[in-house]
Amino acid sequence: MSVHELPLPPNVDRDAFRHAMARLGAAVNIITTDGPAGRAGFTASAVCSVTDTPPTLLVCLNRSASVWPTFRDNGYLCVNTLAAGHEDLSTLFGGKTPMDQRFAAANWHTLASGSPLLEGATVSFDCKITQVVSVGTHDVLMCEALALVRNDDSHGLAWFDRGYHHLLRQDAR
Ligand SMILES: NC(=O)C1=CN([C@@H]2O[C@H](COP(=O)(O)OP(=O)(O)OC[C@H]3O[C@@H](n4cnc5c(N)ncnc54)[C@H](O)[C@@H]3O)[C@@H](O)[C@H]2O)C=CC1
Ligand SMILES: Cc1cc2nc3c(=O)[nH]c(=O)nc-3n(C[C@H](O)[C@H](O)[C@H](O)COP(=O)(O)O)c2cc1C
Repeated sequence: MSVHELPLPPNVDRDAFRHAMARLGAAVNIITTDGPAGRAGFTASAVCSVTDTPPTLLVCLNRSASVWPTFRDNGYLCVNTLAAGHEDLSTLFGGKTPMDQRFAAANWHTLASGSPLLEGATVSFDCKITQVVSVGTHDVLMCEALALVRNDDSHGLAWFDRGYHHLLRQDAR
């Protein structure tokens, strides 16, 4: 089928959209926060770079998630990009597990914002939320990076076709 023959919206329903989105491989991240509103963390694949000036990422957070008010009220967060081997941790932060149990499963450090930084993440971005845009069910959080921690030894982890996949670094092949 050529691109010109593709059916036009509104033929795309929620399930068809999700089924299609499952084809977009993405990094898996644990987004954390700690502050006056408390400590919270959740798994997110909807994360990407927005601009390098000022250094900004976006994170999409469902407003129905239990963690949403905590992130909104603290105003700071850390994007911890997961490494190969973090599959169980990702699932734990993927919903329904009490917050203490989620955090007990790994080692954490703290940088400027106070948000928990995951030991062993491939990279962590300690951020301030600078803007929030509501789109449908989600809030798009614009996050300015205040500090970075890179881990140059670990392999990457991707979420693709509803499963985890390891991404080997070039020099390990
Ligand atoms: N952006 C989001 O909010 C995402 C949420 N999830 C959560 O994890 C569950 C399992 O996901 P999958 O195993 O990948 O199967 P799935 O069939 O539920 O989702 C397939 C893909 O659709 C997108 N997606 C899923 N739920 C979405 C939502 N509420 N809003 C926007 N995009 C969404 C994501 O790209 C996801 O990988 C989902 O049902 C959802 O609860 C997963 C990925 C992204
Ligand atoms: C692989 C994966 C990716 C996810 N990506 C997102 C995301 O980008 N945005 C989001 O709001 N929720 C995402 N979720 C779901 C949240 O992690 C989940 O809703 C969150 O842990 C809050 O759950 P709770 O309401 O039970 O506390 C994802 C879950 C998994 C397993």
